Amino acid sequence: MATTTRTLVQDAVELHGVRKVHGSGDHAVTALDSISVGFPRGTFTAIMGPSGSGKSTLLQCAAGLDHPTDGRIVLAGVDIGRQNEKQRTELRRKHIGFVFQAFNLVESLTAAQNVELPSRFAGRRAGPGQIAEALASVGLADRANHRPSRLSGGQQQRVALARALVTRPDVLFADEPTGALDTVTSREVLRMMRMLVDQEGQTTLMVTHDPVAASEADVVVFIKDGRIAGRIPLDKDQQSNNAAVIAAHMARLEA
Ligand SMILES: Nc1ncnc2c1ncn2[C@@H]1O[C@H](COP(=O)(O)OP(=O)(O)OP(=O)(O)O)[C@@H](O)[C@H]1O
Repeated sequence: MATTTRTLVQDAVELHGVRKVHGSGDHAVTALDSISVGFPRGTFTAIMGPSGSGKSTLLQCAAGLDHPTDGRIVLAGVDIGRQNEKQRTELRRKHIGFVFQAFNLVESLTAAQNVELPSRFAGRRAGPGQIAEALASVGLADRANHRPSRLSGGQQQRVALARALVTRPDVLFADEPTGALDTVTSREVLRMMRMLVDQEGQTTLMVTHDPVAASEADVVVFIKDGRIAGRIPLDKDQQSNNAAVIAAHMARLEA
């Protein structure tokens, strides 16, 4: 009999009994301890948990950037454990976008050239129309020819978002995307991510320490000691209260 549940089968990303052990012997650390969770298409999920709880490891494994020790990961309907390295690279290029805390933009290139870069590596160079569309989708249509040094931190992270989205990935993974930004520019980036979910149906998984950032999501999944430690669906009408509810849950996990 199949062990997968019906709810997991149609999700954009599914983790089935995923375990990840970093290192070996006396230095072995279990970062993920038999996690099963699904992330539905077109939804925005925030992943939170105490420091060292396994959030980044979960994101890296779900995106196919790291290999689980045990368990199965299904990304865009493909069981990535059954793929060879070449197929996996191709799957990542086609189906995922990643943004990090550091914007990782190339200083000597314009915003448009930075957005074009990943598609060049993928051998499917994005055309001017696609690049303009990606920049427009993050509200930067008029900044295409600016170099990163002439953009604010929030604008630079939005260029990084456009770069992650130019290949129209099934899933956008974001690891602390607002970690290097002040409150105002964080909000600017988060609103943009929210809009991409609402208007484009962009499935998004975001790791964050910030309850206010997490309150933009549809649901918050909590992790502690490599295990799922709660799930809070968020009511958009209660936005101002959501951050407080999330912070209270985090405080209980950290106690
Ligand atoms: N490459 C690695 N080698 C050994 N241990 C690792 C490695 N990467 C992560 N770990 C360990 O795995 C556990 C989970 O780490 P992870 O970075 O996933 O947690 P996190 O919740 O993202 O932490 P933080 O919030 O502090 O960034 C931690 O105990 C960490 O020290």
